[in-house]
Amino acid sequence: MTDSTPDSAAGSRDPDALRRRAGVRGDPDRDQHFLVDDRIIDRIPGYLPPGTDTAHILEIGGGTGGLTDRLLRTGERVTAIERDPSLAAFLREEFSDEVEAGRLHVVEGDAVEVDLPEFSACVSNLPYGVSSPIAFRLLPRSRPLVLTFQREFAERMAADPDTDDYGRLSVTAGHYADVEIVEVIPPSAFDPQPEVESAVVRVRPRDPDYEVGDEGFFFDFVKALFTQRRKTVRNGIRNTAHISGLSDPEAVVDAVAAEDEDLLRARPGSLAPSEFAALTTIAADHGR
Ligand SMILES: C[S@@+](CC[C@H](N)C(=O)[O-])C[C@H]1O[C@@H](n2cnc3c(N)ncnc32)[C@H](O)[C@@H]1O
Repeated sequence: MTDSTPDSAAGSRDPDALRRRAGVRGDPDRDQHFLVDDRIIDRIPGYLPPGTDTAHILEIGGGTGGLTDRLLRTGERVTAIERDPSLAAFLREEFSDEVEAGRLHVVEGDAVEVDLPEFSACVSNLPYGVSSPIAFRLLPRSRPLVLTFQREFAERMAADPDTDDYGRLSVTAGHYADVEIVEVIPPSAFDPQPEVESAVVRVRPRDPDYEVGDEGFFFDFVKALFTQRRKTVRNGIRNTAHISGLSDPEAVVDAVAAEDEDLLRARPGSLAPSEFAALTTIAADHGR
């Protein structure tokens, strides 16, 4: 196999050849860890939920294009956002046929800041330093997502109540979607290798099975209570008004006591999202 004929029998581009052609080593300080295990790259688009609309797939952090190549085989159109100008230029050149055909659009910019296009699904091996802000830009769009994160972040995102990993991230991500880990990736699948394991997460959007009037307040209230995760909800409400924005936390404690004393004795780590929602409704009615 030479650099000018880098394709596998199946026709997909070889990630090592892509990296050689791009002429980059990957800089961990710029969140550059390129996936070099073809079997994993081949599998990733297949984690999209069955029936996903693949008319326009968004990829954040195109890098040297290994995943971009597979996404172009999966979807009709791909937009790849890449912050590194030399990689954005490489992607445009490497995939010039697809760019010319209007199937690939490369956006050079910071995915935390650039306007995101309308997309039907997103598949990305995310830059880990900005996983959280990017995930919370994508989640409200209500589209299927297949995202690779640091494993620890993925576990916190997908965690259930009463587990060590359950927290603010689990409740806020779970507000938008069902989140599950579909594959753990070892550091050896990347070059340069990250220090920790990674995990691929499948996100299926759906409406929550509870109602919260004011989403912003719901998120602030959940954040506030998890800053006191070892305290009871009663003490959490009292101690975190500066975070939740409650003007009368004592009135909220009284109102919750009148409805469900058990909720006040619980710790945040054992409350289901629907219980946070119930607390939020009472708090909004009595303490703001
Ligand atoms: C973990 S690498 C993944 C590269 C490629 N998709 C792969 O799977 O091999 C993340 C990529 O995101 C780019 N990147 C880092 N920060 C970014 C940001 N804020 N916005 C857009 N791209 C970013 C890096 O230059 C790098 O190419």
